[in-house]
Amino acid sequence: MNNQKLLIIKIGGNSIDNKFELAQFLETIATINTPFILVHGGGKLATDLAEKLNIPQQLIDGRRITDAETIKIATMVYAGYINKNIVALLQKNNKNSLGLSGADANLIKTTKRIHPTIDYGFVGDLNAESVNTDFLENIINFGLTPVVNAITHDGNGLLLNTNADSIANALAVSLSSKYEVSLLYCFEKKGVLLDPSNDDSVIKTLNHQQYEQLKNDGTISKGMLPKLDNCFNALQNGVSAIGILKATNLLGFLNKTTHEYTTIIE
Ligand SMILES: Nc1ncnc2c1ncn2[C@@H]1O[C@H](COP(=O)(O)OP(=O)(O)O)[C@@H](O)[C@H]1O
Ligand SMILES: CC(=O)N[C@@H](CCC(=O)OP(=O)(O)O)C(=O)O
Repeated sequence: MNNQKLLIIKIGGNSIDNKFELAQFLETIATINTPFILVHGGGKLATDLAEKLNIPQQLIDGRRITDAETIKIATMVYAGYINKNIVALLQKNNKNSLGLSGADANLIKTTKRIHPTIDYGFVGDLNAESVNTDFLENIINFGLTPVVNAITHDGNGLLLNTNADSIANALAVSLSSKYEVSLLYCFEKKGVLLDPSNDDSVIKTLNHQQYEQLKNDGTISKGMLPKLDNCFNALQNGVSAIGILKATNLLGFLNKTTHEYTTIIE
């Protein structure tokens, strides 16, 4: 590992769906001097669009069952509209950026998920060799900011939908061999909450034992489960620092003027 810093910043689907929050967030990150990679999903828009098209959606523990129609919608939404909209807004803020799916430049190769009881459909699982880190390093050295979406490929022509939190984790872990990486999960709440209905009940530091306890008693559920599984995995695999925070608090977090966020510890 060299000691050049790199931020992997993941923006959540509910924040993306809020036009003003997204614009403010992108204006903020455009001012960051440390190199960063932005990762996004867009699950909310994909669900809304699929339901308008009468394609019912099912998520199990925050992971989408992706049938043949849904992978088309996911690709159009994540690799199409959302990715290009984010890149255009970053350009507006003078941050030259490059939108990428996992198929572009063979950036992220995954394996179609095989599960003993659930057919997840066109969902891709990451592994240690998934990420083309040399390409990302070259782009960063070229002065471009990569904007990576949730669509990956299997190397045999199949597009696969991959949880964007897991992509952020895989990028963070694999790039830890080249950089000192911080992984930041930005979403619409102030952090991991002790009472999910109270946005001010932020848990300041969360360790694995507390996580297991809060998962078992139902305090932590839904999309927060893959997010935290990825956080603990990242921590055990070379990522230097991990934060979960409100997208609109990112500047305060980086300037250390906000203390309302969750730090993941062992
Ligand atoms: N204890 C908790 N603290 C915060 N959020 C929680 C908690 N338990 C469940 N959640 C849910 O997890 C969601 C975040 O997961 P997800 O929607 O996948 O995030 P993202 O917007 O980053 O994709 C929150 O919007 C919230 O509904
Ligand atoms: C397999 C799987 O669950 N893929 C996710 C990818 C998008 C995503 O992760 O979006 P958010 O960050 O907005 O949750 C999905 O389709 O919802």
